Amino acid sequence: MQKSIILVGMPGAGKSTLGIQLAKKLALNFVDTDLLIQLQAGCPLQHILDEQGYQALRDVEEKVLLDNKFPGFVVATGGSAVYSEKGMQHLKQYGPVVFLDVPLDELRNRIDDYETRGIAKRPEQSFNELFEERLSLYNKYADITINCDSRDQNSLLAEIVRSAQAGV
Ligand SMILES: Nc1ncnc2c1ncn2[C@@H]1O[C@H](COP(=O)(O)OP(=O)(O)O)[C@@H](O)[C@H]1O
Ligand SMILES: O=C(O)C1=C[C@@H](OP(=O)(O)O)[C@@H](O)[C@H](O)C1
Ligand SMILES: [Mg+2]
Repeated sequence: MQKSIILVGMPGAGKSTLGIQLAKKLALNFVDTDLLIQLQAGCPLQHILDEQGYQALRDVEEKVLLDNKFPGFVVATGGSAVYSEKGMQHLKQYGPVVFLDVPLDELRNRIDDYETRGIAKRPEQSFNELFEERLSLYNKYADITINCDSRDQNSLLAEIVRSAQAGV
């Protein structure tokens, strides 16, 4: 089976942006699981949140992760994929999980659509609290952690390729 690379991290970490570049570099297929969720639900992510709440979004995300096969892909997951133990174990069989570790301040700079971006969080939960809660989950599933602090995209891509190929 052709190996894959699974990207995890906070919203704004660069999973979607770097994922497609990585796929081009490694001649792999690319999938953004957010798009699979939207196709499955027939509406944008924020719509699911507004109509049914954050748990419904996490549920459809788990279903999409489990219903699909990902051989030979760079997979850009959504930031909430790590809430599904089963989903993450399913993804892990295809290749290393790479955590894009971006500092909180940098994430804040990148995200200006916090309220409409479709983040699967409890309504009262602040972005800081979400960051704290998520960090342990990303670390739990990560085979490789990329420190993305003040790094340009080319050097990040090179490090991901190097680490994934070394099987670290
Ligand atoms: N390495 C990076 N350096 C600076 N900005 C970045 C980097 N990676 C992504 N971005 C920017 O951050 C925003 C969120 O990126 P995105 O790929 O959608 O993140 P994710 O899929 O992890 O939520 C985009 O505007 C993107 O251009
Ligand atoms: O972190 C989150 O709770 C989410 C992030 C979104 O993806 P990005 O991480 O690509 O922004 C999206 O998948 C999902 O609806 C929820
Ligand atoms: Mg994304």
